[in-house]
Amino acid sequence: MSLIRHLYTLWPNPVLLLRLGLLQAVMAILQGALLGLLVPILSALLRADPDFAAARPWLIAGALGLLLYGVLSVIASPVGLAASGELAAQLRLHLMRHVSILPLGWFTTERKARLARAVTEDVGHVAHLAVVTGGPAITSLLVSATILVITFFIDWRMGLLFAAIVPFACLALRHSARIADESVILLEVANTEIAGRAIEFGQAQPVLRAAGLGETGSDRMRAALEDHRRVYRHGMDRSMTPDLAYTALVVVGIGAVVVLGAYLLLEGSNSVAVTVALLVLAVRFIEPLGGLIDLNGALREMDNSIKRLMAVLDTPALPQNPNPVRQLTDASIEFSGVSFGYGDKPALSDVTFRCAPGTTTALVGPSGSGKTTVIRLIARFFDVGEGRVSIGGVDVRDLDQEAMMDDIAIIFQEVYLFDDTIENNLRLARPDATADDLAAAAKAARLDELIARLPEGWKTRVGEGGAQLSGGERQRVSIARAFLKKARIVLIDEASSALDPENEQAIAQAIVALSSNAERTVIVIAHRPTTLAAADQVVALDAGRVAEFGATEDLQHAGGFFARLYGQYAQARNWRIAPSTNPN
Ligand SMILES: Nc1ncnc2c1ncn2[C@@H]1O[C@H](COP(=O)(O)OP(=O)(O)OP(=O)(O)O)[C@@H](O)[C@H]1O
Repeated sequence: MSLIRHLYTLWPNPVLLLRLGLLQAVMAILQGALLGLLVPILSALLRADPDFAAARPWLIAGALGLLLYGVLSVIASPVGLAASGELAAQLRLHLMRHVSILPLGWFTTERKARLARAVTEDVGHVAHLAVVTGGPAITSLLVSATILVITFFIDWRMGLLFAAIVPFACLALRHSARIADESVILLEVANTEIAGRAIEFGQAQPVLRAAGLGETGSDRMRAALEDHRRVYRHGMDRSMTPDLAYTALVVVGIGAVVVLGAYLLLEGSNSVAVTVALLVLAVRFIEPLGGLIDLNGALREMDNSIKRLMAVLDTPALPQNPNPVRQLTDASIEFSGVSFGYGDKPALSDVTFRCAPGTTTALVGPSGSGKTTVIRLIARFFDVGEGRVSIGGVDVRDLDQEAMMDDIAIIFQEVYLFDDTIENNLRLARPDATADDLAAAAKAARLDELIARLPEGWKTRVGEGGAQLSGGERQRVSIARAFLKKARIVLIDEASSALDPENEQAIAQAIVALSSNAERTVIVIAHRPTTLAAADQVVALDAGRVAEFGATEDLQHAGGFFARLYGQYAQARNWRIAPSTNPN
């Protein structure tokens, strides 16, 4: 039941499913009723002087019923297929809409993998199984229910016996469901393990090959494969074993029907015709149970897929102010007593600083000090635990999300590009940009030099995720997007790793160019002295707290936390540059 309820809540427009369910229900009731016709037909025909006239109306009704059943069966198949496709499309749209309002902080690598699985495998499973498994499951239940009611009308004693079989049938079903559950769970665990090992196997290829294990793989991979094989065999063995509970039910159930039927016949309550009809009904009453047991595994799988989909759909979006502020008055950014943690783990404690509109602020601090978290809180990837983050004097929780993101550009260290042309990747920032706008943005981000070198220029495709470009080149595309978007606030996570000299210089200049615009407020997680030098002020973080905050020059000369850190950055940079300038 909960499965059916979940199915209906899952689809934003369940009419299709309802129509399909109704069609299946009508067919099942028709099937039961057609079997019920056996009683008057056999009663009229199975006698010493068969009465064809009495049988005729029932035979005609039976023929019409069969014709209707045939027509409904022909309709049901394409309706089912169309419904499956439509349901999958609806559900995917529903999922994507929901995901698009989830906080950006939700998108961890693990959750992205879960989302990919939900959108592809789980949606396909549920839509397909809702039709392929749901239909027969409804039919099986309703055929038995219809036969039970009809039997009561034919002979109440036999009706009672059929009813007495029901609880045992439920027990047999529960038993087989448990077995199916166990196999599905075991296989699921083995599948997850093998998927994880396969990814690891791919990532570890250089190491494995260096160790001469490229083909055979690691011990862990081999163990996972062996485990998967064993679990799979075990599951198959279990499902192949004749289900004793069902067999016992068939033997005892049909046996009891035969005994009672014979007794009622000999006692003179029922004719031979009625007894034969009751036996046929008994077989059709118990048979669907076997079908349901066969469907159990598929129903369990569907249930698991539904649970995974519900887990995504139940993830709450960040609360929205019903009357949000839609226009930023200015591009100032302010943290007032902000504390935030990932779960129980504090990441920022009582952080307070202000960036005036048009200024550039460098965020510095050791790894794990909370720099990225500051950027995430400004773009409302998460909501703060305490205090407030405001843009233009308005708490980000009261700002219209779309309007806010229109004014913010974020340049991450790892830039994702779509498998499209450079031009279209840039246009994402401003779809109506003219060729001149594009050229200006590319020039400012020093992307023009790269485009000039590419064989198809602006029309060059960048490959999946931008794989045809280097990390530094992708970051230049991202910077060009920020220029094109004319965002008043730019948040940058400068690459911390070494880049080749060309990209290094181009990106440094582009960041300085972004900062030099008096209209733009820039916050940059700075790793390079040039970027630090371009900043008006510095927020130095240490273990989630503001260790120092002030004008860059002042802090540089103050000889405190930032001055020491600055020295380390400069040293690290020299150390990185040294090998490339070393003639040896
Ligand atoms: N998604 C997350 N889930 C749980 N903890 C996180 C998450 N992101 C960051 N943290 C933790 O929060 C703290 C601050 O991390 P943050 O990434 O903001 O630091 P950072 O200064 O940017 O570090 P780095 O320079 O290494 O990128 C760290 O202890 C980190 O382990």
